[in-house]
Amino acid sequence: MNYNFDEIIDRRGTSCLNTDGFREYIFHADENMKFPFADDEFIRMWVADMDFATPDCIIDGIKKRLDRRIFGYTRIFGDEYYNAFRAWTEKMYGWSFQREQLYPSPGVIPALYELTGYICGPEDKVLMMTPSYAYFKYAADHNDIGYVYSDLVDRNHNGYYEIDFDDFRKKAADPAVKLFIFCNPHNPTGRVWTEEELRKTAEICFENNVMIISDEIHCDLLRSGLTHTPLAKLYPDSDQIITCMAPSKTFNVAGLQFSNIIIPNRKVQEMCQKYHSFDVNPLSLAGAQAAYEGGYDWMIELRKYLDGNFAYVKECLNEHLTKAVFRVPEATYLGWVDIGEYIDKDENIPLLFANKAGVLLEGGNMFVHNSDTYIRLNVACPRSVLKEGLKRICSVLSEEN
Ligand SMILES: Cc1ncc(COP(=O)(O)O)c(C/N=C2\CONC2=O)c1O
Repeated sequence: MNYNFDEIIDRRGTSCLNTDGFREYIFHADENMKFPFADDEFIRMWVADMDFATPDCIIDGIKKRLDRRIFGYTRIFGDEYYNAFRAWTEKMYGWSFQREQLYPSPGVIPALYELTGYICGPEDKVLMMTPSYAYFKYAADHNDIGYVYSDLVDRNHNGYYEIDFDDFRKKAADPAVKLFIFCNPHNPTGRVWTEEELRKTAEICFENNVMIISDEIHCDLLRSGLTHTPLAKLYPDSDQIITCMAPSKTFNVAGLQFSNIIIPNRKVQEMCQKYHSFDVNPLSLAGAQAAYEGGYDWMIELRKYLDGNFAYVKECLNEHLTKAVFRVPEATYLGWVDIGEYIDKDENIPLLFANKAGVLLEGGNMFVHNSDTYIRLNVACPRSVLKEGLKRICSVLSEEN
């Protein structure tokens, strides 16, 4: 079946962060912040949701629940949802988990905030790899505890990031480090960690009694032909690995606020029993179940479309921004580009592109550390929009030099 990923859908008037929240999120400004472009003239390549219609199977699943016409308090009762999600992880990853280990969360970020509080004490620290999705740091901030980062390294400066295991081992050995939030696959570098990298990372944490939250929210959106390995799959008897997955990135339903947290650790389970909210939105539950039961073919077609978008990015930068460093990411729909040869190190990158190109993107110091001269491009948009965004970006950087 063909899905129309080229369709441009008007998101204005839907109160979405992507169109209405950029002033506050990127620029920490209010609605009075002005730009040389009208809001609907911007090409939006920033927040990680997609400008593609959610698959019909999900919409139909939600409509079916709407037809029941009562939306009272709802939790995950019975095994219907568990069976749908477990069938997905078995089909996709050859991995499953016990029913009692599955906890719903309104989002992976709320889960990170909550779990960090359960696992860390006031004198403890959270470890992360940088550049990092900033909300990993915010999970520490939210709990008023410190954080430590280990910079990933792009040894050949070709866009292929690796873990600096000597540095990671040193950071994990800090007695205050009790939790490592692992981004697997990695946002923003796009790495899909190999089994060897996964095992080396996990065993350093095990040796230092560091609990691992493996944030695998991007695990379904790999380049065609690549395979994700859930970290917990490698350690079926370990209770030191909490796994976070969700339909939100895969099927563009982040607004449904529905995520899967798999917790094998008895102590953390007990904390959840005491403090966690198990209530879910009935429409979100219906949508998530429909996604896992019927969304596979759409996801495969989405992967192919994103492959094509990234091929275009590579071709465009090779031709027009020859000094930029970009490698097609192994996962996510987020391109990570070093434009250091075109800008000053202290440039406010998002402001430059908003004012000069009419493009909304994230970059610079928005990724905790190790990201100063980089931009992150969300390419999950119709190709015509991607082409216009890249044309504007290239023209601004060419003019600057
Ligand atoms: C690694 C990672 N974890 C968690 C989340 C959010 O989970 P949620 O609370 O929505 O379930 C994101 C979304 N990443 C975004 C969202 O906008 N820009 C980003 O890079 C993410 O990239």
